[in-house]
Amino acid sequence: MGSLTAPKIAILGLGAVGQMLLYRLKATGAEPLALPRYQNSLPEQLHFIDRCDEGHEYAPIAALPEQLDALIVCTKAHQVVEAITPYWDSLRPDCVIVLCHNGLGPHLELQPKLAPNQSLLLATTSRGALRHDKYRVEQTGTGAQDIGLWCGPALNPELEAKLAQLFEVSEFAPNIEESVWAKLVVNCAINPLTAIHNCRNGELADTRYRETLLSLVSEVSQVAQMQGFNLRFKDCYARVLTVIHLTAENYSSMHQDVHLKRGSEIDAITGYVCRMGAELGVDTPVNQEIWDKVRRLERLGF
Ligand SMILES: NC(=O)C1=CN([C@@H]2O[C@H](COP(=O)(O)OP(=O)(O)OC[C@H]3O[C@@H](n4cnc5c(N)ncnc54)[C@H](OP(=O)(O)O)[C@@H]3O)[C@@H](O)[C@H]2O)C=CC1
Ligand SMILES: CC(C)(CO)C(=O)C(=O)O
Repeated sequence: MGSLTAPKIAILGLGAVGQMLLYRLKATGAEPLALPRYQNSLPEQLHFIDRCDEGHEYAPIAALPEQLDALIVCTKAHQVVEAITPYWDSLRPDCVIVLCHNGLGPHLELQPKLAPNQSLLLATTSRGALRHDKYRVEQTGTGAQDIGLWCGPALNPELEAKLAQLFEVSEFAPNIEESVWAKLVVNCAINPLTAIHNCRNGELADTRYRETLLSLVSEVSQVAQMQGFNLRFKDCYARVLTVIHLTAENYSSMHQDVHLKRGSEIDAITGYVCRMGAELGVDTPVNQEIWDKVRRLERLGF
């Protein structure tokens, strides 16, 4: 990347989060570059509604994969590999890949495919984004965001600064995998229970869910600690209760996915923790039971 040219960053996966980030790219003065799902499938106009209820119309620009310095993938976890595959051979071998989804797993699938000097970053967002229409997205909530290097060489300072600006963080997270696990604990506790009990997040504050929540959080924090992440049970449980309280009126993304009969991210959330637990010798019986229940729900519906 020449130091006189601004980094070229594109979004793949133009859903709720992808469109929110694409608008943010534009707001930071960068080109709103996107990779289309199918050839010539980018819309002429996108509509973004910000936190002040103000609407913004803008035109996305089709990116040329071979010119990109960074590609941010904003699909659901189980869609990442399929989405990036058609572009993989056209990307430059030093094009930075940023995965921005709930759950974990695709990073391990992509790692062996990376070129020797290619960096893989993870990012999280807790900002709510709602898709009113295919190309009309509203930012519905504020929340923490994080981005950091997971593997590969450090980024050049200009690109790192631009990505930090895009995710509105002062600097890259020093241990992004730990930050992702902190979010994973919350998703393991809230998402499947709201899908199984067909309820809003806030209902989980009822005492009848306490024991299950405690068990879920305890198992996930043990798997996290076994990997050396500093995620104490007490802090994790407190974070889960805070999110239940702050997002009381929300239907979780998993509730919506199961309800609308779309594939949910259960395999990348609860499933990932159970698989890691099995590898590390940590029992996760309650998460395993919950994983089975959600998979059954996906097949049979409510
Ligand atoms: N929405 C939110 O408030 C939040 C979401 N998240 C997480 O962010 C991630 C993205 O969520 P969200 O934006 O809501 O999900 P969406 O389903 O709205 O967006 C996913 C996008 O990926 C596209 N896509 C799927 N497969 C492919 C493919 N093969 N090639 C190209 N594009 C593809 C979909 O296309 P199409 O439009 O054609 O279906 C869709 O536009 C998830 O992990 C979610 O859990 C995290 C925090 C908040
Ligand atoms: C934080 C929470 C649980 C908010 O609903 C979420 O991330 C989701 O629904 O996926």
